[in-house]
Amino acid sequence: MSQLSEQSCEACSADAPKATREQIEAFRRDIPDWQLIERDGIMQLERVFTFRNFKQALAFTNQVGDIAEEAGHHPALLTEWGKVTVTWWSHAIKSLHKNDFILAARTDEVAESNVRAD
Ligand SMILES: C[C@H](O)[C@H](O)[C@H]1CNC2=NC(N)=NC(=O)C2=N1
Repeated sequence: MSQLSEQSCEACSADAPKATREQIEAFRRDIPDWQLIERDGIMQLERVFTFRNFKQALAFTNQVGDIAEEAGHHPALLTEWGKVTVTWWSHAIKSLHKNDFILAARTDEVAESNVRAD
């Protein structure tokens, strides 16, 4: 289990600190399968998870929804046949916050407990 996933999320407000370039590089070592992307000028973390069918993809989507609700921090989720794209960023700061890395690590743990196609 990665240490990052065990850390607590902070309430994310407009004045919350954006992750620095150094922090991003350090946090990413715990979540090597996530892509660092920029969309509409906003840095985001994204990973595609593959499954054997739509039902399993939907079940995973709901599990990720549960950890998001628990933490009060929410991803974009695109559920397709055999595939879920999970994208984390912090809306309040239009950037990446430590919370996004914590939730990405927890998403990996949820994925590990599922039967996946990859
Ligand atoms: C009030 C509530 O905690 C905030 O609106 C939270 C909800 N979930 C959130 N999720 C994400 N990803 N970014 C946010 O800024 C955010 N804000």
